[in-house]
Amino acid sequence: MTIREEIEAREDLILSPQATKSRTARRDREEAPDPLRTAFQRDRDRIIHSKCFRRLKHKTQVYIAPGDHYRTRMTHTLEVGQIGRTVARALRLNEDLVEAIAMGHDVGHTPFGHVGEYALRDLVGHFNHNEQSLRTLEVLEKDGQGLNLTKEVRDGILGHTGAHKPVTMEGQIIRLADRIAYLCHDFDDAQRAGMLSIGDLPRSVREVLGTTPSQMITTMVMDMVRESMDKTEIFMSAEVTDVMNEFRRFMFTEVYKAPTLIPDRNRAAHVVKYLFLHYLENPELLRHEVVRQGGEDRIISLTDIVDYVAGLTDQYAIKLFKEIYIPRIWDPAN
Ligand SMILES: Nc1nc2c(ncn2[C@H]2C[C@H](O)[C@@H](COP(=O)(O)OP(=O)(O)OP(=O)(O)O)O2)c(=O)[nH]1
Repeated sequence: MTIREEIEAREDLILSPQATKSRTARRDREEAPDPLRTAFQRDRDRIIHSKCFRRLKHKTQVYIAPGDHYRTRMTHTLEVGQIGRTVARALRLNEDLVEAIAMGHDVGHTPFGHVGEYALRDLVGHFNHNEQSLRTLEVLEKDGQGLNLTKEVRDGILGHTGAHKPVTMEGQIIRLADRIAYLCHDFDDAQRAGMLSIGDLPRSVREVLGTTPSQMITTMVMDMVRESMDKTEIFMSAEVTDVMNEFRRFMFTEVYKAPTLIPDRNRAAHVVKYLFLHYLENPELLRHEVVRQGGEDRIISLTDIVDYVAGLTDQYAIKLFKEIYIPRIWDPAN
């Protein structure tokens, strides 16, 4: 018996009947199993070692180019993983699956987060970061070979937001853990930025969730665990769900769509649109990317341009913008 088989046998003993067992996981392209790690551990490791995962460090969560104590997409991802694992362990669900989904869920975010997502959507009509996360991992990574992840991990990544609800309990945990994480950490960052203080929170949020990010996470996590115990789906109580929705509406008005952040958001959208249009006019500039993906002679498509621009980090997008834009408007010889 291999160590992996022992771990799989342990899952049968320890995990709840509702848990997704790694033994049943399937990949589109069959692969020999690993001697040490289960399929979900392996997926998590593949994601952590991927290039798109490393780029999360340089992608905006809310604030563009903030100080070192503000969240980035990377720290957000780690916080979602932590919250998700706590819930999964409490409910005896598969922590490795939860962690793999968490690590991959946001790798498709554009530079400047949602601002870049909306800019690309304006230009091409359809663009969602959850679909791009899946595409990045399954099609673009490893020079176009993709990571060949299990269908359970792919389902959780696609379903972490939007219309598709994940089929596994573990995927459903991430859908809520993502929201819990970003609301609490963005409130924390908003206090750090001097945009908000505790007294600004709606009274119901203070009364039901608490007043510190730590209390808020605890309340929502405890509620999720309590409501989902011995169930076949992940739930939160009606009361906590209502207050969480109120907290979310508050964060949208006071932070995400706050007038003070609009100039930065407009500049960021301009950079993304400018780069996209530049590559649309000069697609051959992306030949090296397409060659790396194994497409030597193929025509460079709109999708190639979207993939390239979506994959940029904030800083790299700004660098490209300066390299392209400044020579156009300023000739030092004159
Ligand atoms: N939705 C949204 N989020 C924004 C915007 N600007 C900044 N953010 C930040 C707030 C959160 O930290 C984060 C929410 O985006 P995520 O991709 O983490 O969550 P997602 O849209 O998947 O979650 P959701 O289903 O909307 O709760 O992005 C914005 O204009 N819209």
